[in-house]
Amino acid sequence: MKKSNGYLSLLGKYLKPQWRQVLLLAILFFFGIGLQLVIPQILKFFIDYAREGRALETLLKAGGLFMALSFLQQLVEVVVTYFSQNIGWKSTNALREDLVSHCLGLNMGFHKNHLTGELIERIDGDVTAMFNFFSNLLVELLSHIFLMLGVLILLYRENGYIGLVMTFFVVFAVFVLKKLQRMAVPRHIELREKKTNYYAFLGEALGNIEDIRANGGVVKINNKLKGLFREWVPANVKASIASMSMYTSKVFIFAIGNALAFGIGGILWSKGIITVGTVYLIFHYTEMLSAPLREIQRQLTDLQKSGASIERVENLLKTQSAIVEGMGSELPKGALALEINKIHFSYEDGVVVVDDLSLKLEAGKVLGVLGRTGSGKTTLARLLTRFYDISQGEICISGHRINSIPMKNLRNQVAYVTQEVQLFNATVRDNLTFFNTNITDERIWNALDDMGLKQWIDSLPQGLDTILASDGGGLSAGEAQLLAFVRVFLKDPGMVILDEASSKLDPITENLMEGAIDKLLEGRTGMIIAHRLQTVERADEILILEEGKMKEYGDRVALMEDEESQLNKLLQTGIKEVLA
Ligand SMILES: Nc1ncnc2c1ncn2[C@@H]1O[C@H](COP(=O)(O)OP(=O)(O)OP(=O)(O)O)[C@@H](O)[C@H]1O
Repeated sequence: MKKSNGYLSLLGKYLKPQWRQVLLLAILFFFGIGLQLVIPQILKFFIDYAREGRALETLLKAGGLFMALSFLQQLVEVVVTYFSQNIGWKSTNALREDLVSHCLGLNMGFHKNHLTGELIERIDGDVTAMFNFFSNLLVELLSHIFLMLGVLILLYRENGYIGLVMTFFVVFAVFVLKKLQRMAVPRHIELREKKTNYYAFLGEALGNIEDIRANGGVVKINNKLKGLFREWVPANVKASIASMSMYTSKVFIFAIGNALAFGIGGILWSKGIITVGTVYLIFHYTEMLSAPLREIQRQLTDLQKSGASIERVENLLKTQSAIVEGMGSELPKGALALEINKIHFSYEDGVVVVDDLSLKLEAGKVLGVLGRTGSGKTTLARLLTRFYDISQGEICISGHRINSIPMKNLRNQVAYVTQEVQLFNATVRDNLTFFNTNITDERIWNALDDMGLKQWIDSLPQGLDTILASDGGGLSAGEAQLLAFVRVFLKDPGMVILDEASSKLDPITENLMEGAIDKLLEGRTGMIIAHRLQTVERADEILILEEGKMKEYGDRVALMEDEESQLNKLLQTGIKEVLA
């Protein structure tokens, strides 16, 4: 009951916007059924009239009507296909869109625990498996039940005895088909699971191809894929055998139906109880019974098969982000002050990554963050953008507690440029605007000009139209960051967090970077995870982290002048040697 409520609410949600088309589809379905029931009656009339040697004109009229209605029936089928495809595509695409935005909104912890390939299977594979469910399942199921009842009623009308026999036949067929379905469906569900596992792992492997090759993992990955494929093959064989047995059993059952129709029709005709036309009618209607029986069974099988997909999709939609939406007021425009008060954070229970950290940064100031690898610098950046929530303490931005700020506003006002910028396999323009077509080229060029990057973009083969590969395609990590700076600049946030590329920059990129960072930080608060001396020198304050704890924190100039300071020692040893 609970399950079917879930199915119905899903159907309701995605079919409601198209209710006119659904209604039209239902009307067409029932009209089609009416035609299917009427057409054999014309043939019966035709046969009996012909045998009785009645007027040719009447027979011609009956023949003409038969042809016209048969043509109309085919036409209705075409229109029904058009509408059901339309409804199916529209609803599944809307569901895909919802799933994508839902997944993108889920916290990083969720994404860490779910393979990309698995999510793709959910968003595409499972939703595709639900196509029939949305396109016409309910309407088709109901209309075929009505068709079956209609045929039985008409058979009773012709002869009570034949009606009764055929009713028993239908009950027997439903019983057998149900048994077969119970046997076949679990095999199909198992097959889908094996497929999902295979594609989930394949997606992961293709996504990490560089690391896999660099670490000599190709053979191991291939072996794992072969293992998954080996599980897939027997599942496929079992599902195919089940489908085949269902098919042959159905042919056998319907042969029994035909034999019954012929047998009873023949007996009744030889006793003079019914006409030849009626024998034809009985045979034709019995043939017609097989179609709704087959269709009802196909739809129920499909429902059962897509049931697993529906449940998985429902569960995904029900998954709540561990990061709760902020319900307070939005951040003001302009540079934002930052206050961190005794914060703690762990990715996993018991492993403290940020430990009792406090600091204060005035609006418009720049904080340089230093620390060895694994000291918690990136984690701090993630906490300031709420990719994760702190477990204790308080982070306030411009006086607002971070978890009270509406998420969209926070992400717009606090921009984060990661060390490894993700680029799309798209034009430079789309990479800069995140496919937002409302941002004009003029605005982009102005931003590029402001940041001193106009010439650089001009020097790319097709300027803004240059297609980039998703792995950066020829751009260095530093150049990819330059693009990310423009993305941020176009957003105009009040605080910029920058995790500098740790790889060595060539002098030209380094120059461009310096100019662009200057422009980016103008009138904004900055936090830069520093890997270069120039960056340290542009900071007003310095925070040195060690194993998630504050090792040193204070005014940069004062720390540089203090010979005993960590910063001083660090700079003497050489920032690259210590922090790279
Ligand atoms: N998603 C994660 N899940 C679990 N542990 C993580 C995760 N990300 C980082 N860590 C762990 O948290 C600690 C701090 O990592 P973090 O990336 O913040 O350090 P970092 O100072 O930025 O290092 P780097 O300079 O190498 O980027 C490390 O021990 C790291 O292994």
